[in-house]
Amino acid sequence: MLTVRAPATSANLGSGFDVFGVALGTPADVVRVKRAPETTITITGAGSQYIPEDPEQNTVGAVADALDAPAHIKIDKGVRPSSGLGSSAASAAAAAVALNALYDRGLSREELVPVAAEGEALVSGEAHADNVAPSLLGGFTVVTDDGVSQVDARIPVVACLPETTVSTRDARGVVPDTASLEDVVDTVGNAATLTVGMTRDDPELVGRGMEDAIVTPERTALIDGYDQVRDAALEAGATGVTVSGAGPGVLAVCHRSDQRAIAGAMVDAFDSAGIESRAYQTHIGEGARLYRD
Ligand SMILES: Nc1ncnc2c1ncn2[C@@H]1O[C@H](COP(=O)(O)OP(=O)(O)OP(=O)(O)O)[C@@H](O)[C@H]1O
Ligand SMILES: N[C@@H](CCO)C(=O)O
Repeated sequence: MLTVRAPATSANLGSGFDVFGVALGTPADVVRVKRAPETTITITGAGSQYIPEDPEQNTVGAVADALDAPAHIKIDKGVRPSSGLGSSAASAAAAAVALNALYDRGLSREELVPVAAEGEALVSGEAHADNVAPSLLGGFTVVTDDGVSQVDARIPVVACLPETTVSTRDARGVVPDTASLEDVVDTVGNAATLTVGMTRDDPELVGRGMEDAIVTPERTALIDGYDQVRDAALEAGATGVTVSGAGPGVLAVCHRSDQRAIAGAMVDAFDSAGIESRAYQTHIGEGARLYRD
């Protein structure tokens, strides 16, 4: 039996749609695997009642298929599905690391990125790797058609999850097909600023670089209370605020000393909009970790 803990992630960071991602210290999924003639899946934990145990419909089933590694797979969900914290990706990343070790496939973490992304193709229709890459590698990741770059950033964040859901498939449906050159130029500038900020562990640069006028405004319209939550977080000291992944989670970047006040302000603002929420006070953290029982 092998056990892997794989972290929640926040994709896009505003200016890096389908490219940027970060691993979070908490929450995380824990996946246990044992060799078997056929893949079976059991699920417990956060939102488990909404997740199919059929291997044909679960991201870990797609990973087991891709690695030709059938197993009894137990998933303990720490990352609630459809919340914007890469729930489906955390399970897929954990399964990729666990099954790679269980069957001695010898693939590196980088080589496991496209394998785990097969799970994302199953649930969202596209094999975007911006959640599985940070869950596998940790830190800040940049995913392109040519591969993955990674920086061991460590910056405080608050991830606030309302008790509502947005499916990634639906949120991809509102992404515009075109953008003006002016918006593209602004977004490239912001993405570059954010990347410099990650290399320097600088919350000011990262926060400023999260601004995006192309995809984010379309998505915030799907999140009740977003504008109030963003304003409240900025007022409490956040250096930048954006939609986490496809939403409805909201990610704030900050200095450590402001984290508690920002978490409280975001939960209060959702509450004023009549929506319960939970805030994780965490930081950009490490990737999936393997334990041999
Ligand atoms: N192992 C799994 N864990 C979580 N969700 C899964 C899993 N396998 C399949 N799913 C399905 O994937 C969907 C959730 O994925 P979705 O991409 O919408 O959310 P997310 O991964 O939490 O968010 P995001 O990608 O925006 O951060 C749900 O329909 C769920 O049933
Ligand atoms: N880049 C993806 C991440 C969510 O899974 C999106 O925003 O649709």
